[in-house]
Amino acid sequence: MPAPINPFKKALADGEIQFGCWLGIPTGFTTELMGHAGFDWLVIDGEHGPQDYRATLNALQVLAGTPAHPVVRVPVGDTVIIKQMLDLGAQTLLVPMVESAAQAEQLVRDVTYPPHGVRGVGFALSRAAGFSTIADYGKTADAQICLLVQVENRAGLAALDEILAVEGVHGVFIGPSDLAADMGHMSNPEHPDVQAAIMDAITRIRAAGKAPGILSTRDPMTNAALEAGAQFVAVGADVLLLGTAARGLAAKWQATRG
Ligand SMILES: O=C(O)C(=O)C[C@H](O)[C@@H](O)CO
Repeated sequence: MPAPINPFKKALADGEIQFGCWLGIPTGFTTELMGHAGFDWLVIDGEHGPQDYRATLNALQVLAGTPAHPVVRVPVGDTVIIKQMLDLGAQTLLVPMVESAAQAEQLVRDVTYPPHGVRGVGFALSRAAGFSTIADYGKTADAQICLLVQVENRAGLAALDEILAVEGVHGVFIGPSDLAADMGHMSNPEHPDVQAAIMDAITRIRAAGKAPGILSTRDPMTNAALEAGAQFVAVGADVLLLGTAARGLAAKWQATRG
């Protein structure tokens, strides 16, 4: 019995567009709700969200019963953290702050079993291998791992062509917030210079045969990214959805008090 097929990786390889959403709320209840909302993929955000090891396990467990594909964003591209997340059952990883081909090459090794990589072999105990029910996991897991790296500063953009040349990187996500900040436009990812850099990067990523990704909560930027060739497109975040709706509702009725 082989490792489960990664439908998200296949969809990207087939050139399909996948719409996603960020998950910052570390509860299985809200994660399951989002899993049935209609998104193709959901980011379990362990970088800026309080999605720690156990919250990520819970998220993977509840999302297994939904149509949404879990994408685990690790806090940093660390060999040990990546090993742990893969053993939990993550098949798609999003790694922030990638700035060089050397970094990307190490990440490929981190998600690959020996002899071609350094992923620790412990699947006998792991959820990823169905607690030893997937007999051929060790021999078949690598092919189902989808490695997505984030390029989100000027150094990363300068190294983009070299990063794109790294075999085993399946997609490149452009981080608008961090890139805007690094370009001197904090909190203004829609600055024309930032937009130009983002759209150029998306075009180059697609031309290189990799999947471009973005997060955008504003339609003009989302549509521009799709036009440029973006494939995995996050269009919101649970925290923003809940917070915006809650604040709006409270303000509406508070206003009636005069
Ligand atoms: O730089 C970015 O933008 C991202 O990487 C996405 C953010 O981290 C996400 O948390 C929304 O702010």
